[in-house]
This record gives sequence, structure tokens and C-alpha cells, in this order.
Amino acid sequence: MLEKFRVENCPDYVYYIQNFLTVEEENLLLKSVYNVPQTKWTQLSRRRLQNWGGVPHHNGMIPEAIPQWLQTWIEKVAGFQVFSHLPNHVLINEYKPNEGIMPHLDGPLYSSTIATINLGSHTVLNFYKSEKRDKIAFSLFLEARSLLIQQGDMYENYLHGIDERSEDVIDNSMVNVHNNDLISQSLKRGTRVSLTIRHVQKISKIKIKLGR
Ligand SMILES: O=C(O)CCC(=O)C(=O)O
Ligand SMILES: [Fe+2]
Repeated sequence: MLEKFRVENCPDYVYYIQNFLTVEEENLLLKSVYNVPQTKWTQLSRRRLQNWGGVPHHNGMIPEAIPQWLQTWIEKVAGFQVFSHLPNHVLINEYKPNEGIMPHLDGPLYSSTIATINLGSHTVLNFYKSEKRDKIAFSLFLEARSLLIQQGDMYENYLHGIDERSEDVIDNSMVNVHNNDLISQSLKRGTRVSLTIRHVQKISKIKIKLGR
């Protein structure tokens, strides 16, 4: 089912689905993201984030209920049958222009399939061979309303990061760009919201009793 979305010229496996969401769905989802209490946001120096499902921890994540507006999207993405377990965690990141994320690996807290819903603005996700952080191996051009699925070698062995810039020049290092009209175009970034949907492997048995 996903085969026609497979991205070539990069390690196994990457799937990229343009217009996975309609504009209406994008607006509704953004509305839900911005409708949460301010205390749900964690402000970092170069982005802010919301953790849903619990905070992953090497001793085990203490599970928290995921709201229906997110669960709906978890189930839509799981419909592609790429996950061996139903995802139990969503990390929402918000990047303003000139914000990004340093090259990193997501590590063993998560199972090795990850889905990203992209909202609000394009960005460019860069990949690095673990031993060579200084040189970009290849990149993906992520458009608003798209879905990215990564698995296996791609997830386990390549660092990923987003440069802190206000615009991106599209070039041939972006392995999922097939429209030659885009090459050399300079695109201004807006505010991007990404939803990273994953399965956290280790769950704590401790149940938090809610007061009452
Ligand atoms: O915003 C993105 O697409 C990347 C987020 C990310 O790499 C992370 O939170 O670990
Ligand atoms: Fe990451």
C-alpha cells in the first residue's frame, strides 16, 4: 500500500506522502494543538514542544491518556500497517523561522518506525552518517500537510537535524524532490508544527493515582 510513496536514493526505508491532510484538516489539527493549556508547552531555546502519552524515560514511561484529536491521527497513520505496535506517544514540535534541531539520533527508547505529520510550513530535514556529523549525507523536503514515515536503517543509523534558517534553497540533495521547477527556488519558512508519532517500548508499571 505504501510502496508507491517509497523514496529512493536514501537508505531503507522512507515513505513520503504529499497532501496527506487537506487544508481543512490541517487547520483543525493546528487549532487543537494551539488550544491546549499553556502549561502543556515546554519552551526550549530553539523550539517549543508538547509531549503526549507520557514522558519517555529509560526506567519506563508512565503512560498518560492521549486526547481523541490526536488518537484519531495515530489511528489513521497506523492504518498503513507500518507499526508493529500501535503508537503510544506523540511529540509535537513548533519551529519559528530561524529555529531548528541539532543533528541527533532518537535512540532506543522508541521502536524503529516513526511517522511525522507536517503542518503550517515546509522545512528541510537533513541526515548525517553517524560518524560524520559535519557533512549532510542527503535531505528531505517536508511540505506542509505531508506525512513522512521512516524505518529501519534510516532510523537507526542516520542522525537527523534541521538547520536554523529563515529560508531554504531547494536542490538535488533533497532526495524526494521530483519536480524540477522547484530546484533552485528559495522558500521562506513560516511557523512549522510537526507531530512525531512513535511507539515507546518501555512502559512503567507504576500507576499514578489521580487525587479524588
Ligand atoms: O520536527 C521534526 O520533524 C523533527 C523532530 C525530531 O527530530 C525530534 O523531536 O526528535
Ligand atoms: Fe529526532
